[in-house]
Formats: sequence, C-alpha cells, structure tokens
Amino acid sequence: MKLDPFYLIVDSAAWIERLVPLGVKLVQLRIKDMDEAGLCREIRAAKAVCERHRCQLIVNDYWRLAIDEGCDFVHLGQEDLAEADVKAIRHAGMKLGLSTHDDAELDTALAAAPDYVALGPVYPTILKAMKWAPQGLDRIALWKRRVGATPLVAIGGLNVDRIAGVFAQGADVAAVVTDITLNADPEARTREWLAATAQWR
Ligand SMILES: Cc1ncc(COP(=O)(O)OP(=O)(O)O)c(N)n1
Ligand SMILES: Cc1nc(C(=O)O)sc1CCOP(=O)(O)O
Ligand SMILES: [Mg+2]
Repeated sequence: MKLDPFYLIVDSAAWIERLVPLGVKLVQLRIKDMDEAGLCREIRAAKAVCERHRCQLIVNDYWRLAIDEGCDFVHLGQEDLAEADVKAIRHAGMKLGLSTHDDAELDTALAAAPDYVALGPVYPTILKAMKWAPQGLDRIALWKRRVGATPLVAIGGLNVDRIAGVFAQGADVAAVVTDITLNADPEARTREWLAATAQWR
C-alpha cells in the first residue's frame, strides 16, 4: 500500500478543516481527554472533510469509535494494541498503523501484520514526554530492513529541514505535529511540507 509521504497529525477536526483543503492526503486525528460524544462529533466532522478532499483519515487510539463512525484506518500504540481487539478491527475492514520504539515493540507490531509501522521519536519532541531517547537517523535504516515492504513512518521532532534525512534512510512517510501546529503560519508551513515531500509522492 502506498501512503502519502506527508502525514499530518492534529488534535481537532477544526485543524483538519483548516489544513486538509491545502492538499494534505494523510491525516491523523489525535485527540486526548475528550468525552465520547465529543469524540464522535470530532471524528464525524474530520471524516466529512477528508471524504470531500480525498484525504486518508487515520483515527488515533479510539478504534471502537472509528469502527462505529465508518472510518477505515486507526493508529494504535503498544499499550493501545495490548487492549485492542485486533480481530474486530480487521473484521471491520480497518487498516492498522502501529507505534514502535524498540526491538521488542517491533516484534510485537510485525506479528500483527500492520499496514504501517511508525518509529519514533527520531528527534526530541516537545509534544509529549517520551521514555525513549531519540532514535536517530541510523535506526530508520535498521527498521526499514526489518519491516520490508510495510510502509515505515518516521515521527518525532521532524521539521521541513529534517525531511530529506529521514527519506534518505528509508522512511516512506514523515509524520509531524508541532512543526506545523505551533508555527506562526500553519498554512504556509503545510505548503512547505507539501512541496518538500513532493519528490517522494
Ligand atoms: C504515526 C504515529 N506514530 C506514533 C504515534 C504515537 O502513538 P502512541 O504511542 O499510542 O501515543 P499517542 O499518540 O496515543 O499519545 C502516533 N499517534 N502516530
Ligand atoms: C505522538 C508522537 N508519538 C511519537 C512516538 O515516538 O511514538 S513522537 C510523537 C510526537 C510527534 O510530534 P512532533 O512532530 O511535534 O515532534
Ligand atoms: Mg495511543
């Protein structure tokens, strides 16, 4: 499966409404701390925008709600995966992306035959506290050898200047949050990401 090389991750449907129309084709809705009714509203709104713009929506964490709302792709971390019903996710026809941070997690992820594997944090991230040290670029090449044809997503501390480095090491997709959402001009930065990833599209 070919995924767009630019993977935007945001925490609201409002961000999706704002940035997806610029040409984003792969977006994750990553919401923390919201009640179920709110999550359903957000997922529904995000899905509507993504359908209009032929953008692949990936729902983080909330796989049951994603199934209920008719979404087709979820992202799970290792703790999410441990509690998830992967059979139910697959039975619903959903694609599945998985986080990995070390060898043991990669073994666990590959056993679930994911639609992509994410490796992070490649660089230090300010989005959330992480118990893993930055992986560094060499680790991407190692991961790509292990995942083979499964798309490899690089995440953590990426910015426009770091994109070429992760693709040179074998990443198929670069994921980003704060380089865009904390930028003084998120629309302009999104356009920069679209241009900078064009050669891998
Ligand atoms: C593309 C991508 N990679 C990694 C993560 C992190 O998932 P997880 O470890 O479950 O942490 P949270 O994002 O849920 O805090 C991700 N969301 N997306
Ligand atoms: C949500 C997330 N997961 C990571 C992992 O390593 O699993 S790094 C990360 C944060 C990515 O945000 P930014 O692009 O702002 O660094
Ligand atoms: Mg998670």
